Amino acid sequence: MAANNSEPILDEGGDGGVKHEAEEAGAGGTSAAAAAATTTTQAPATMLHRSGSRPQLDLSGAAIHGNLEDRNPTILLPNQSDDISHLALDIGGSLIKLVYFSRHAEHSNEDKRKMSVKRKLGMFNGGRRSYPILGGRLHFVKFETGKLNECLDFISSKQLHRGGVDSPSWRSGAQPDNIVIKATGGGAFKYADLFKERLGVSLEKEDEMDCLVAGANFLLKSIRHEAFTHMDGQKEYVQIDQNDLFPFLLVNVGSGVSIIKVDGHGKFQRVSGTNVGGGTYWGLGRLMTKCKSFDELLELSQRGDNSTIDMLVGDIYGGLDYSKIGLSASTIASSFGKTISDNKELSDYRPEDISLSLLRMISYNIGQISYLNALRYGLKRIFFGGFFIRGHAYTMDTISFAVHFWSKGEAKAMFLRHEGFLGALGAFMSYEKHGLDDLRIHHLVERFPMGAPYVGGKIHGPPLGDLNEKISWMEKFVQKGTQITAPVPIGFPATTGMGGFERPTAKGNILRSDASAALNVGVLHLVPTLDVFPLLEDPKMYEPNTIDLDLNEFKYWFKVLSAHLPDLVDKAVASEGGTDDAKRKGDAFAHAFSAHLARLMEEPAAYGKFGLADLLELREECLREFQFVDAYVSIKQRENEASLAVLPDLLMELDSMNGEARLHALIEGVLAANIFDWGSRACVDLYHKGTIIEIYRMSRKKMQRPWRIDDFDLFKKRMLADKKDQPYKRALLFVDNSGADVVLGMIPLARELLRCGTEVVLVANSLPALNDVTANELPEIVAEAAKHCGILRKAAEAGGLIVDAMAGIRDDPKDEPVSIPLMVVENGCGSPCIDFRQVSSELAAAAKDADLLILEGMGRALHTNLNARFKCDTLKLAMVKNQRLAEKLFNVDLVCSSIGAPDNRCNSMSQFVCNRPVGLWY
Ligand SMILES: CC(C)(COP(=O)(O)O)[C@@H](O)C(=O)NCCC(=O)O
Ligand SMILES: [Mn+2]
Repeated sequence: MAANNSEPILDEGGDGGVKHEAEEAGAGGTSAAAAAATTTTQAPATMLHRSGSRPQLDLSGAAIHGNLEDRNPTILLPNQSDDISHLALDIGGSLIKLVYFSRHAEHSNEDKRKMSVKRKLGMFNGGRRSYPILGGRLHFVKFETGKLNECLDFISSKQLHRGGVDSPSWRSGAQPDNIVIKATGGGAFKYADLFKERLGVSLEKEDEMDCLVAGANFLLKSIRHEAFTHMDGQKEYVQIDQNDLFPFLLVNVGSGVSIIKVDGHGKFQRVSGTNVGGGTYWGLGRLMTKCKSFDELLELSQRGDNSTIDMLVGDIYGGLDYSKIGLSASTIASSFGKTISDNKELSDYRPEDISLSLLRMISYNIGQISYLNALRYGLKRIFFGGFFIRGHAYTMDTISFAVHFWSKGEAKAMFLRHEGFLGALGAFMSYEKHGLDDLRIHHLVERFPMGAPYVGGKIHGPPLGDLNEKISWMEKFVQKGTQITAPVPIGFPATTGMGGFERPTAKGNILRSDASAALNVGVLHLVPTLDVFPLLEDPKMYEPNTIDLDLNEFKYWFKVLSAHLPDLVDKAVASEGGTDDAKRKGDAFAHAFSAHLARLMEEPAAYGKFGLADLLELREECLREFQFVDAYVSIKQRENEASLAVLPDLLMELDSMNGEARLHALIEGVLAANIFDWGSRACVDLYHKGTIIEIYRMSRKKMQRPWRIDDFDLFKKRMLADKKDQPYKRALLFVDNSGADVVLGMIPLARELLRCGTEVVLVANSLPALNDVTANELPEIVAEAAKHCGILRKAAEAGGLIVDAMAGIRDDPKDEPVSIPLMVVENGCGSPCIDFRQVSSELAAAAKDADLLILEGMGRALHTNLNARFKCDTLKLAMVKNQRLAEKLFNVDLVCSSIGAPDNRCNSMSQFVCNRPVGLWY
């Protein structure tokens, strides 16, 4: 689908392959801007400066905001205008790249709840300014340089040059007179006057090479799986060890090529270059094929066969390989060599073949020169960027082949997802004290907003404002019938002519067109409150997803999620009162989410390394984007009430058992109650066949051991071995679904642990996801449950939970309990799964003294974390309610209607990973 720039196009979303009308100045030795001197601007004397380039702290009128007793209260600076200049530009010959920052909205209620938990955990340190960086979002946007006015309109309508429409300076109506914006690229010189005239801002020029390197360093340091290899059409994302990043070679392929040896932050040297680059391909290509644009030329190459033009080894050796020196018959012996003997005119050759020959000649040459430079400095890693690459499969494959071939597999060519934004990011980094330097991988979450699949590979047009505008854009889009279409298979040339491999192949043996193979770049959310879970055994080796979401796997999930969509939309619309407006939003959500699915079906790697956890989270994020706060709210309430009503009977039954029988019944109960999962088709079908309690009872009956993975005996040993001592000091219980799952499953288990003297931390989602219970909902549920149980009541009162639930969040930090037997903390997620590389700081703090983890539910214990190893004992409990997973993990077929066990082994699992040698424990 081609981007329609006459339509308003979203202000968020991605990048990837882009349409270029003309060449763009790279840093490749061709750009005068590369030598630009940096200028500094004098700021007015009333301001305190951290950087000469932007106005800094204006302390006039400062006042403490919030609780005066806080150790680090937030200080409000009403006249502070340091929100401005969170924008940087890279203005090239064909494209303008923008990187801008927008703040997260603040939720004061939620902050209060968090403060209360932080106090309990002894980690309270005040408001947001205690973090080195502000939470917010980094947006990546492109415009054609030829449509500079659109770009200026975009900046102006969003007031980006003044910190955005939500910034204090904009709201106060103040007119800062010395706004300075960092910019790099030739256009920073060429268009400086226009920026001054239209926006009243001065462009401060930053050196292109500095920016490129700073941008690349930031990406490689802070973004997980930013780099990828591309061999034989297969992308493979690479995790670079941050401690082993330098030195590397950065090859920027613009009009010309710059080869830069990077030794550290701000430490680099341009060691070489070549004048045969993107400009050469486009220039020669234009002369020889009459193509009107770079992309048209590139597109032609997709259908080319270079063996009609290039002289191959086989042409010289009568169809044979020259195997003695490792050259296959299809290796290019001489680019364009065949044309010398053919007695033909230019017009006798197919433009497609010419384009491919040119592309191969230039890409191969760049790969080879880069490798020689890597060899010269003993470097193994070469990162390629610049406008010439733009996610084009043939280009990347050819460069990779050259590097691989000449280095005999020793050196690796790698490409960067954000490669189009290196310069703009670098310019953004050049603002001092923006805080980006302090960011670590776990602080960044990339999200793909609704526009990503539509404009993800395209250039952005004018911005969209509020949700209504987004929806009307979506409606217009759908009306036009311009649905995302599946990629059209494209024929590949008979030979690549490069030797080593005959045909570069992409997924499905097809090298995709530029647009569909291009990678989408999302919005980077900077969340300084996220932490790595401290109990991960080896964070570097940790991979949350249990099964790779490859094309086959994705096809399965595509069907499952598409089938689930109508029901989800109904629930979402009902949760917002079923109004016409809600219906409209529901419709738009369905289209947006379907578009994401279609995009990923087209190119599973389009959003980077994407696992099932990301896919399930994408659905939740998409709902939130259309303002569906909690689609399952009424179902959750109904099920909570029904379950709380039968809880006293269950507790009585449990109390009548001996310790061993009770523990068995408790674990069985958790597994049985995990059936209440509104994300599973099979379960939802079941709900029409009985009441909650009937289903719960039926489920319990089917729970007989042995379970699919059954480590119960080991867990029992741990729990019952020494009745005098507490078996565990602190247990973190990662709860899953609302209703029976938490009330009849996890709360009774928590109660048992409390009975043993174990501190219990209930860990729940920060944001709703399907029918999962959230950290905000849990105190009230626990308080209700505590009405029927002394153990729970005592613990909940001591932990302040009952106070929290009944009287709102406590503000008074003084009467803090010394030991907190029962707490609720949020996990930092809004997904049915959990990625332990990025959890809330409260959870990380609560984990410090924990020696038992209990993960419950498919999302947290099966789809993710089944193979995760932790530093302490871990119990993973889940009912397997998903056909695919049952097949993949246990090689069994689920009889979905009964969630039964066709071969008499129950489809539940209780995995106990014990991290202390048994001998030492006793
Ligand atoms: C989304 C879920 C992981 C939630 O499961 P839970 O963690 O609640 O046990 C699960 O419902 C699921 O895998 N659903 C896939 C759709 C289906 O099986 O129909
Ligand atoms: Mn769930």
